[in-house]
Amino acid sequence: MLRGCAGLLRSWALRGPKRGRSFSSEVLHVDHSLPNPSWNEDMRLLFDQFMKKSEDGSWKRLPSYKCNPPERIEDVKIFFPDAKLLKEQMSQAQQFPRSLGEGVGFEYAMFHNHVEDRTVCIFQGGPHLQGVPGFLHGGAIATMIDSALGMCAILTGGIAMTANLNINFRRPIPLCSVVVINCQLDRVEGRKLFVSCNIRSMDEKTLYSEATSTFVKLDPKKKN
Ligand SMILES: CCCCCCCCCCCCCCCC(=O)SCCNC(=O)CCNC(=O)[C@H](O)C(C)(C)COP(=O)(O)OP(=O)(O)OC[C@H]1O[C@@H](n2cnc3c(N)ncnc32)[C@H](O)[C@@H]1OP(=O)(O)O
Repeated sequence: MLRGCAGLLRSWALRGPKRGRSFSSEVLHVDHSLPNPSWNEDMRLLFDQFMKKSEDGSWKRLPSYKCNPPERIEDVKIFFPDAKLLKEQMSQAQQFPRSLGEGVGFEYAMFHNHVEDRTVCIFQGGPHLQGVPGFLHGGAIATMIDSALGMCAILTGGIAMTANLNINFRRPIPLCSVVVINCQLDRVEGRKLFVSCNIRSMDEKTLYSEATSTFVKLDPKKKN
């Protein structure tokens, strides 16, 4: 069952949702993990490097959308039958890291290596993510870490949620700079997926943050 879910999620994550029928769903299904004018030179350079690595199929770029397609919402209902997934609310719901305007918030693209169970996220944190003046807010960093580790866990194990997340913030990340989040699946124990990551500068010389996390695969029998 969970393997099946992992397969479905993987195909959705790698190919994207079925094309929307209306104009508004077309807009919501714009793939935001492609370069846009707000991306700086470093971000484009890294993106091109990973696209090159993807040519032999070892790495795959993960498309990224503001909204989950209806089939994902149906998947979630299996685990949360009582959740208020009302049509009205869901039409306004957006993935948190994609909810800010172009260039001011989270600009990122993720690539996944299925053989090595690794996910890399290239991330440019915009001016609306400021914490201490000139630097990224710790909560914004945690958001990107959770998102990148989440993709790493979910693409390997199927639908799972963050149960635990430990972050060491080693150096402040300058606002509007580009960093690389390197995630890997460390081990699987039953329903638990242990993942970890580090955030480094483009030249890999600066270690900004390290994190470990446990994701727990949802159990459809539990009906949360
Ligand atoms: C829904 C997905 C849609 C997919 C669509 C795709 C969209 C693409 C998304 C991209 C990526 C997004 C990534 C963001 C991901 C979030 O942000 S998730 C939001 C934050 N997390 C939450 O809200 C989770 C809240 N917690 C819970 O719901 C429940 O505690 C959990 C995590 C589901 C676990 O509950 P449970 O299934 O009842 O687990 P339980 O039977 O108690 O324990 C199972 C095992 O896990 C261990 N465990 C449980 N809790 C913990 C803990 N806190 N620490 C360590 N171990 C623990 C237990 O000890 C146990 O171990 P064993 O005894 O088997 O050795």
